[in-house]
Amino acid sequence: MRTGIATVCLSGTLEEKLRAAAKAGFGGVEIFETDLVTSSLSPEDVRRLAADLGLGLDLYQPFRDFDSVPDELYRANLRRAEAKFRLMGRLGIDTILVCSNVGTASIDDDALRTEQLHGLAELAAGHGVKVAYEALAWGTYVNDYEHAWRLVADADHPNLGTCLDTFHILSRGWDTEPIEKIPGEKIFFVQVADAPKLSLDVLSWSRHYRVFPGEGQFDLPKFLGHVARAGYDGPVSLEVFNDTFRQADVERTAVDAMRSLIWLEERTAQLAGAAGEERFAMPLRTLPRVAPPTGLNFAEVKAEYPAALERLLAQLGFSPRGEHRTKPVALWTLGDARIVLNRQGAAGVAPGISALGFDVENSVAAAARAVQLRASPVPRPSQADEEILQAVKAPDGTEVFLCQDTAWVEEFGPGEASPLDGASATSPAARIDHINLGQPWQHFDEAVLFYSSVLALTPEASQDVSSPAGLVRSQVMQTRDRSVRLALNLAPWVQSDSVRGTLQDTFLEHIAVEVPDLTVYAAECRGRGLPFLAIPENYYEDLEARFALDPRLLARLRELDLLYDRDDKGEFLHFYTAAVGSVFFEVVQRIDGYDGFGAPNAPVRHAAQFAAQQAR
Ligand SMILES: O=C(O)c1ccc(O)c(O)c1
Ligand SMILES: [Mg+2]
Repeated sequence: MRTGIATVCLSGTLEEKLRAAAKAGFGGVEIFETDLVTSSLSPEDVRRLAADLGLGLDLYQPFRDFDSVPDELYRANLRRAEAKFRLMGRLGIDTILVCSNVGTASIDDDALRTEQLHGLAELAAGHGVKVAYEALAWGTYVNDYEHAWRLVADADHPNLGTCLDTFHILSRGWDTEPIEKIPGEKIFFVQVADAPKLSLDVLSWSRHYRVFPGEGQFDLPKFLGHVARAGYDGPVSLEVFNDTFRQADVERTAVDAMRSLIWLEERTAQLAGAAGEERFAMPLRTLPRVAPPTGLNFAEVKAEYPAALERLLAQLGFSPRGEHRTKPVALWTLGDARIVLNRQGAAGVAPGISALGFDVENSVAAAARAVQLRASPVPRPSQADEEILQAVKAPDGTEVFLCQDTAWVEEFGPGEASPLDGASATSPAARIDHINLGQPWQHFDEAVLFYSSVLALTPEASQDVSSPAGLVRSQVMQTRDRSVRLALNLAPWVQSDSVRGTLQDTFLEHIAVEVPDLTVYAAECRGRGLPFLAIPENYYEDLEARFALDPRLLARLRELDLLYDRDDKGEFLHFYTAAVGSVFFEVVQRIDGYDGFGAPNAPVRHAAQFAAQQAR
């Protein structure tokens, strides 16, 4: 599949955009008029630069408000078009994109449109240019791709074809099946964008909220399957208008963009392959296929001074399992919950989650897939007799380990005999229930695509949670069987990967452990002096009002600072610890298959943590 990206997707100057697109491996670019007009590079410079970078210049765009106009305006439009055709000759670009007219002064007459498009194509032919006509979702009279195609078919000129853009098609809910009836050679260009489903006018939705494929809610693999079956074999080009991408680091955005197309290509191939179809004119590459992970193997916290964390872990009933044989790293366990405390390269580092291990069927295949999806491998020097662990970096810098087993545990020890070993009936069944990570705002969508494409986690609908410091977007990513649950939080005050905080000084992340009997366990923890996050009394009054709870249970919740929730399946009990550095722990009990994360309690948690931070 030939890949492309519109310059409008990226931040920076035209030169920076071209360099970033080439570096990320794109086959070609669409040049947006504004990027050229505002550039100090001459058209010849742009052409030379693209050739040096091995980048095709696939499309010049947009040409607006051409069709359906009175005669005088039509003549002026042709004059302007001719100037652009000459410019395209200098750039070496052979296709121009013409959008359906969005002006109010246009005329609703298909015969006139056909005639004018034919005239434009005839003029273009003299310059060796092809015209791709695209229905904008908010076009005054032409806003449906089938309508645009009918006009192109009626105009019947070899230099006139259509451009299909997923946003305009899927935002309006048009049926994509009829794409297959358009002859492949009359589809001159294909633009792809994903988007979250929003109740917003289509223009604003399109100009601000498009995201790369796999980061929104459109069914793009189905769309591309239709395009492949139609016989199209040209560029599949990203056209994503997005406020964040326009100001984020250009090279990272280009890599994120490339990952989205690799993912889309694979998904389309899988979907088409599953239907047992023949090969298409457009070749579709696949990747090593991996099953979703089957568990959270470990969580790692990095800290220069781990004493406060060790105290917290001991109060939670974790046992120290000793130091690593060769590295300044320690292991603590509670049942199957494994926490690694890493002091390596931790000078000046306050405690924070630094790595996660996921249980996978085949770590070599999973790592190969990740690298093909442009994830950076984590170099880990290891000794000859140590387990070789495969790891890649997530967008926020968290190291993601792909683990096939827990043989690495043997590299730690000997474990100190913990006074708590065997002291609790609840500990043997403990496991990591979920991990909650804060994400810098510039990389949130990228993180969603990373975890879904690399790790096969499924994104759920995102929710906004109120906090005294701002609104926190919460996005759950999980496996269907819930053996892996990850929650990503976007907090506006997480400034960047390393510089954090304004209103609230640290964005907190957490590791949640599941135990079988939370009230017994919490009382044990209290006995060991565990600092619980204090929950305000108002919360318990509200609980009483919402759920007719047994008064004894309610008293117990109050006494132990426990929180409660219920869904249509079961009940949820949980509590939070005080934070150490940027990390804290949550302990949960899921009763009768409760499936959520206690979302109604999240604002209470944020407010209590905010109060605790202010009090320090
Ligand atoms: O928002 C626009 O104007 C616009 C322009 C060109 C396109 O290809 C498009 O999809 C949207
Ligand atoms: Mg478009």
